Amino acid sequence: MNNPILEVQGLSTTFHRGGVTLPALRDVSFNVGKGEVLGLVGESGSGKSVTLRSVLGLARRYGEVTGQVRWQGQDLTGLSEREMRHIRGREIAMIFQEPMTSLNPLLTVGRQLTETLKAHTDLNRRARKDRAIEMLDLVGIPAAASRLSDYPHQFSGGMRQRVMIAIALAVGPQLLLADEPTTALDVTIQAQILDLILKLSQDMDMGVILVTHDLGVVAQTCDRVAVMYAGRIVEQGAVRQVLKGPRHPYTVGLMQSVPEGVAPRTQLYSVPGTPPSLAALPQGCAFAPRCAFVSGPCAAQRPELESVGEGRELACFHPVEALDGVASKAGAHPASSPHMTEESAA
Ligand SMILES: Nc1ncnc2c1ncn2[C@@H]1O[C@H](COP(=O)(O)OP(=O)(O)OP(=O)(O)O)[C@@H](O)[C@H]1O
Repeated sequence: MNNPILEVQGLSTTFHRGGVTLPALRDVSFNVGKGEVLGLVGESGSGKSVTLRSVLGLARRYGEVTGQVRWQGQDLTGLSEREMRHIRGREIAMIFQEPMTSLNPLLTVGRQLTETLKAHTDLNRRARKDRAIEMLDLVGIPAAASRLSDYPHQFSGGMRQRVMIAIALAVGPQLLLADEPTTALDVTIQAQILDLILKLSQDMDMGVILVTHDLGVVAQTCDRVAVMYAGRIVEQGAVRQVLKGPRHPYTVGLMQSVPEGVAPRTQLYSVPGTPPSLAALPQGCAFAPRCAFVSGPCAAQRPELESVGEGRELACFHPVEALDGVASKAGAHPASSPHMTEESAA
């Protein structure tokens, strides 16, 4: 990647709750380039949201954050809250699964847009109003000018999501952190919102980190993907390569859990077991207790994330070789058989 705008190096975030230490992020490193869309995938609790919140300097309010977050060459971890506020919103924006997390139910959307513009730009009142209409128009709100005086509850779920995107992008951030922005929406609206994010990313040359559970979304939307497990990145690389030939047994498992294309009466693979508790992580590879390839070193030693060429990185002592991606679903992988569950089509 040429000149990454965001460089995250050795990011670790630990929470302390009731005398228990919870290492939610452990040594996470990745980059995002200008105009690039990075997908962050992994099971629930793997640390995707904490990664975004740590990058934005929000996690340090209630956790201990170490490592480097370099934004356009500047290390953000040393900045004061005031300095971070300047970057948040103006240079790096974040959107959430539930728009009401960031929309104020008591203010009209026009007011929320113009207030954001007032806080982060030098535009005068007239120009702020024009820009507000332009943004609502850009995200596909019909009759944008007439909707400025509406409150969030007067919009449908999908339209509220668009309003939130309009506000997040109004000041032209260079990076958008999107935390499952479409999970709560129905499939058609989901596709429209993702298309919109992708188009805006291209038009504005804006980097995006997209958190999602959905590998289909990654395939359609992202340039690169980072797969997270128990607070670490276990595999990352170009989407085409990772999804065509996943090499970490966990990535293979995630891909084989995708039901799409599985014919009736075939066996549907699911990743066996459950993720470990953060309070009691195994000493070696956190995936070892669920992994069909596990051997001596896996339990004793943590595999580090290392380059395996072509911009790919992997943290595994037993990388899967030459799996032909989704086509190999159910059965092609020798290690998958013991963990298959019978999906009987009656
Ligand atoms: N403020 C907090 N205090 C204690 N633990 C926390 C806190 N925030 C997150 N965690 C824990 O950190 C881990 C990672 O959480 P995170 O929300 O990043 O997961 P996720 O991958 O985004 O999951 P999901 O897909 O369900 O949103 C979880 O075990 C979560 O319980």
